[in-house]
Amino acid sequence: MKVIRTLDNIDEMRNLVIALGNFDGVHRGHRHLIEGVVSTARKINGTAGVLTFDPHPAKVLKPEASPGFILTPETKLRLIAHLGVDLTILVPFDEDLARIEPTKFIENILWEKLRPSVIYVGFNYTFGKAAKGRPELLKRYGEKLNFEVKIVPPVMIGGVPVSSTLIREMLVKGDISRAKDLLGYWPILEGKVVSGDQKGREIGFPTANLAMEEDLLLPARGVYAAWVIRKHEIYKGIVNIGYKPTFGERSTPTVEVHIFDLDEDLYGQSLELRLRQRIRPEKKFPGTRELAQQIRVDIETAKEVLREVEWTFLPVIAQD
Ligand SMILES: Cc1cc2nc3c(=O)[nH]c(=O)nc-3n(C[C@H](O)[C@H](O)[C@H](O)COP(=O)(O)O)c2cc1C
Ligand SMILES: Nc1ncnc2c1ncn2[C@@H]1O[C@H](COP(=O)(O)OP(=O)(O)OP(=O)(O)O)[C@@H](O)[C@H]1O
Repeated sequence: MKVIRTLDNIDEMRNLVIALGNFDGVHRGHRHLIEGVVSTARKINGTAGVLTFDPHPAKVLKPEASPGFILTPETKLRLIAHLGVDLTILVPFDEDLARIEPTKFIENILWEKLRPSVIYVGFNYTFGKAAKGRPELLKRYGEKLNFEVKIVPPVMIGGVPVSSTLIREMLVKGDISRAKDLLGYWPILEGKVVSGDQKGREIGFPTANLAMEEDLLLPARGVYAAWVIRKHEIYKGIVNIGYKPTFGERSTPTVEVHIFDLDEDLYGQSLELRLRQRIRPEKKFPGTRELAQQIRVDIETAKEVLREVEWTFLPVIAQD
């Protein structure tokens, strides 16, 4: 998949079919929309495209209320590429762009720069100043300018439309199973291994501490059973997300994983965690011995949870 960060000098594209949106999570609703784009593009021998903004508009418009994202930008692109998209355009988003009137967005950006044949948007897509632009406006312009607009009805799961917002709520609650139903894959946490306080070995359970991108959403504090992907290999492990209150509560949360049956120096390596189930909340224990005892029980629980072979998620793998 080609990724470009500008709308200028885009090569003449034949029959561009393009989806518009943020696509944080590349969840089931997003995938349905993008699959429509890819299959239409194939039918008309055209280019399957995705147009999204970078940074995410929420980060520019309300940085203080920015929600924490489900995926890193790189993983979002990997998942989009996996669907067979030919081209993703990351439009640099700034306050000027946020002020553009919806009609100008259509005329000056979509039409002038891209000349699409077909535009796909979801039922709830909004665009332009104050998010006033709605799919119906696009449709009216399409009739005038001669491009087709497909408005995709919501993909519903459990009686509600799938959305990035709802998935974030589930992750914050630690409801991994529901988040997985909405995403269509077990939630991903990824980062490079950095050094911790070196207490893990002392307790008897060495852990790899992951440096996470700042903007990412952390699921509820607690202990999770997880698959761990490292250099195309899959392991099982147990993850703690939290502040380690037993050792004097830290000011920032950490994500650490004890990988079963692996004893290696992992510093500097990239790990991808696939959270499978939250086992318990993080707690303050009276001391190291009590914590170690609990971790032994947690490991048994995690092994039981991960016993099944099924681990449905998109076949994406950590890149080093
Ligand atoms: C499965 C697991 C469960 C954990 N649960 C807790 C907990 O409930 N409370 C706590 O204070 N720390 C908990 N920890 C974190 C340990 O305190 C931490 O691994 C230890 O301090 C080592 O940290 P370090 O790698 O920075 O040296 C847990 C760690 C693991 C691997
Ligand atoms: N459940 C869904 N079914 C079909 N299309 C969807 C669904 N959810 C979002 N879309 C569409 O996918 C595109 C990208 O969605 P976008 O990321 O902007 O919204 P979202 O997933 O609803 O996130 P948020 O909760 O942050 O609004 C948009 O065109 C949107 O309308």
